[in-house]
Parts: sequence; structure tokens; C-alpha cells
Amino acid sequence: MSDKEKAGIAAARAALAGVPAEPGAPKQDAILSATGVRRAFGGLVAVDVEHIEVQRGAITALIGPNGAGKTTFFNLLTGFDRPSKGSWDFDGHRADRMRSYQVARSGMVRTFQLTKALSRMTVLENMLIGAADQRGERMWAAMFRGLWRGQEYANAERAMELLERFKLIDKREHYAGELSGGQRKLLEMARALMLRPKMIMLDEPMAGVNPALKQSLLEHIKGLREEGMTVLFVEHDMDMVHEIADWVAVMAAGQLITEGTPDQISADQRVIDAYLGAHHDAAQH
Ligand SMILES: Nc1ncnc2c1ncn2[C@@H]1O[C@H](COP(=O)(O)OP(=O)(O)OP(=O)(O)O)[C@@H](O)[C@H]1O
Repeated sequence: MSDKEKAGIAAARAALAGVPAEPGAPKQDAILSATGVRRAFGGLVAVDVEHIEVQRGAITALIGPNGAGKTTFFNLLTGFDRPSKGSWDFDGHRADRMRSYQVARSGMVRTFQLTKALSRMTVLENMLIGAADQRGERMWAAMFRGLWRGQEYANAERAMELLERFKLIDKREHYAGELSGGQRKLLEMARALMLRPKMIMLDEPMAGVNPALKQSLLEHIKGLREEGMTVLFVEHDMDMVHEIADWVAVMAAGQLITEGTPDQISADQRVIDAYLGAHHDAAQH
């Protein structure tokens, strides 16, 4: 483990050291703070989170059995769905009324459970599309060709740097559809970084990834914390949660049932009950 990595972990863990292991616990420096977030689909309440704070610069795992509401909560926070009620601040700004592209631009960027890589476009084109919601996509940019071009070159340079870092550089002219599941996950993470986010939200980054690439993905995620980024990820694989999470939040039936360090969470009877109670298949997921 490098010194930089050790320092990153130490800072994140120190910030969380005094935080009580209970739902909604206040954090020393919360980058995200949400209150009263509820989303119902007809009679089904998918999300009903009273309060949650996410510590800046830490890696937080969001776990819970299938159908607990984790993806729906991600969708709400990132503007891909609208809550029935609730409000939240991201990095000091009210974010619950923002559209998804505004959320991304404010520094909260997510990936999806099923990657959204466009299979009939090349890896490099996928990267450039990831940045497109900055200047290029806006109408006015077309009127200032020079500006737009400048942005494009900067984007291409950033894209190449990231492809190098994620070991996808040799694939840049390949169609994304030719990549393996794991490589697609890497591409999705690289693409999210085009926007230089403050917080990155990963929805099941390890699903469908072979063991060899898993380790590499883990290292990339740890690397994000070293750079000062905040990471919030949904994951079923408890080994992975143990290996990289500084903090764990647990959802069940739409609610945040508890929070704590990975060790505290594994020993928590409510968590054991939530997993074993409703969905026996969750452990194999
Ligand atoms: N668009 C929708 N319309 C109706 N019901 C929905 C919709 N999206 C989610 N749900 C329901 O909301 C509940 C929470 O689903 P969600 O996908 O958020 O759970 P999850 O914790 O992410 O599950 P998993 O771990 O399986 O991905 C589920 O009962 C699901 O069927």
C-alpha cells in the first residue's frame, strides 16, 4: 500500500471515527445531506429515507437486499427520477430540483448497473460523449466554433489520459460492444471521470466483472479516494465492501436501517435479519 493510499484511508477513517453507528448519523463534513426522501410507485414505497449524510473524501457503501430501494435512491439523488417528497444538498447547494445534467455538472456523477456504453460507437467516442453535456451540447456553443473546438481538444486529451489510466487505450478505436463486461465497467467509470466529479456514485461496479479485472477496479476506486473524491457505491459483494469501504449504509424495504463501519455492520443483527429475512437469494447475487 502506498503512503498516499494510507494517508487517504487515514483521513477518511479519522473523519468517521466518532460517528455513531445509527441511521442518519451526522458527519463531520458531509458532501451530501438528504432529508425526508420518499418515492412511491403506486402503493409501493420504494424509498423512504428520513435522513442521510455522506462524508466527504470517504468511500461509503450502500448495501441492502434486492428491492431495498438502492437504485431508486441513486436515481433520485442524480436527477434521473423525481421524489414524491424530500430535499437534499450537494456540496453546499440545494440539488433536489436539478435535472440530471445539472447534477452531473455540479459534481455528482454516477454509473449504472447495466452500463450505458453505446456499443456501436468506439471507446473514444463514448468518452467524448461523456463530456458532451458541458459546453458542446449547448446551443450557443455552435455559434462560437472556436470555443467549442477548444473544448473538444481539451476533452480528447482528458479522454486519452483516462483511457491510459484505465488500460483501455489500445481499445480506443474498438466498438464498445466488443469489450468484455469488466472492460465496459472500466469504460463507464472512466467516462464518469471526464466531468471531474467531486463525488462518484457507482451502481454495482463489480457485477459481471471477472476476478482478474475485479482487483483492478478495486484499485481504481481506492485511487479516487486518494485524489480526494468521495465515492458512494451500491454493492452486494461483502468482501468488496470490507476491502474498500470506510463506511456502510444499509437499506431495507426503502428505509435506511443502520450505518457504521464494515465491522460494525457485519455484526449487526438488523442487517443479518434484513438479508436473511426477505430475500434468501441476496447472498448469492
Ligand atoms: N419504475 C418503477 N416502477 C415501479 N416499481 C419500481 C420502479 N423502480 C423500482 N421499483 C420498485 O421499487 C423497489 C426498489 O427497487 P430498487 O431497484 O431501487 O431496489 P434495489 O435495492 O436497487 O434492488 P437491487 O439490489 O435488486 O438492484 C422494488 O420493489 C422495485 O420493484
